[in-house]
Amino acid sequence: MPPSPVVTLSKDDFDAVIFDMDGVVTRTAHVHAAAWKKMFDAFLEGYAARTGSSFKPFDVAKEYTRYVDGKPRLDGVRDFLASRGIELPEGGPDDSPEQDTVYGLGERKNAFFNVQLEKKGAKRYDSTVELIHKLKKLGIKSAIISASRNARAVLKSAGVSELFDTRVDGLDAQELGIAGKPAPDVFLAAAEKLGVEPQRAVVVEDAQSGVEAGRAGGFGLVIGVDRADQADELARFAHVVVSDLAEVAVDGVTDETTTGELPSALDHFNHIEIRLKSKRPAVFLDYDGTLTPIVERPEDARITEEMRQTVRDLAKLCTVAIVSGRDLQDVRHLAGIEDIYYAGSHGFDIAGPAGKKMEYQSGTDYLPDLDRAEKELEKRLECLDGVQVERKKFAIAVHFRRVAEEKHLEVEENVDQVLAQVKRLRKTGGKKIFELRPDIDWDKGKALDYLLEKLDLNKRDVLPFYLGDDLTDEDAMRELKERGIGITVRDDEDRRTQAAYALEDTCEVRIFLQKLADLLEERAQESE
Ligand SMILES: O=P(O)(O)OC[C@H]1O[C@H](O[C@H]2O[C@H](CO)[C@@H](O)[C@H](O)[C@H]2O)[C@H](O)[C@@H](O)[C@@H]1O
Repeated sequence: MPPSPVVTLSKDDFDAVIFDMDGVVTRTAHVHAAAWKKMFDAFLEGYAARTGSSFKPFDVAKEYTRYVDGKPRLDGVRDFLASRGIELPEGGPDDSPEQDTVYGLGERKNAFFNVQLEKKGAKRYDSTVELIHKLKKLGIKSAIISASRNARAVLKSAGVSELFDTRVDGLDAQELGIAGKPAPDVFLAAAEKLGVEPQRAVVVEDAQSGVEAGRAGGFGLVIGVDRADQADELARFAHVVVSDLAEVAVDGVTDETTTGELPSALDHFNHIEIRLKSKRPAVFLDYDGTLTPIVERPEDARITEEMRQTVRDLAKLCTVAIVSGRDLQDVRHLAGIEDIYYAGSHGFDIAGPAGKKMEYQSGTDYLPDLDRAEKELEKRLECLDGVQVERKKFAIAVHFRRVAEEKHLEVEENVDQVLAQVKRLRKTGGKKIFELRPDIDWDKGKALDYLLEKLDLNKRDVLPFYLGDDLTDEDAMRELKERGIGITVRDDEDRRTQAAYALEDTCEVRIFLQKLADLLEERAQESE
């Protein structure tokens, strides 16, 4: 469930939102903090030895947020040194990182930061990216600002360079000769570049100096994002403080997008690669419409040898499971891939490699209801041309793909009547299909969650993927919204989805899986 909104942005009130970068859009605050600490500690230790004073290390929790965070690099050096009563020569832009001058210490911090950025890569806050997409839908512009002169490299590393209408970073500020935060100049420069009045713009900031700058600039709304347990300090200047931008709603835009609007998982594979940088994937695959094209008759949905081999290759490199609406035995037989996990009957029936049964949400109590419904459906629907009743262990599918269009309603009425007779089942839909399954709160999403737990994959260093094409796959996409990547396989119908990316067809699914396998293979070779 998304958190309840703390604030709602509306087109009536605002024309633009200006986002600070570090800590709001990108997760680099900790990389900066670590680089500052490494630099200051080395300097302070040497300074203590030279002056005979005692060495007191840089306190990230207190001193980073108070003196350094959000400010231009040199101001950070100056303000911190002043807080300790240390005076250093100013130096100049040509100073080397080894020199104990304000410029030299700034260069040293920068060198540490770049090493870390190269090593770890910047990450982005998905909730912020989602908010920007929602603002775009409403025609509200966005800008990114940063005091950092490395901002362009950070944005690129996090895969968000193209997201904003404009940018004012440390290099721009230098060129424009404008002051850093807490002066409002960078925000005002961004508003001017966007062509909006400050009163009609929102500032989003996680640094104390940043909310102060937003307020000083006369911006219509200043949102403080509390990432460092400093809500009270931020609230001194911010109109509102949130803990994450998932708490900011956009008037008239829901959380869901449609399948047609989604970016391609292949075109954006570099973004996915970035998210996988320090994680390993676990891949969950739907069968019909994802691994095989949709065909007239369910029994003809055969996986190609090429697809089978790709899934096998991937399964050698990471955990792979097929999560299907089909009967467990049926989907295992059709897929014909050993050594992977299978969840059949929409997750009611789960088995590990070599058919090893796993615990699952039991539908066994409902078997008599399903038997009864099956008989009733067969009896009622036998005269309707083209209907196919497919019994799975824990569900019954009524296919009407081959039924004349004008008879579809009659099929549904019969299914509804059977449902009325056998009360402990519920009806769900899919592609030219009605299904009856046990009326239990269990679906592909719950099965996915269960598998993640059971296989010890519910961890920070695991990035789960779910690929599916149908409505029933949306339960799994929803489950991964905050902790993984949902990829929908498009068809002719544009419908709402919880997925983050799309693929056009099963051919693209195979290419995507192959790319993933290649990436993992490369990584494995690199680490040898
Ligand atoms: O979760 P899935 O693996 O995608 O299974 C969903 C249903 O797939 C099958 O039906 C669908 O595919 C058939 C073959 O392409 C097609 O003829 C039918 O119209 C589709 O609905 C399967 O037969 C069902 O049991 C699954 O529930």
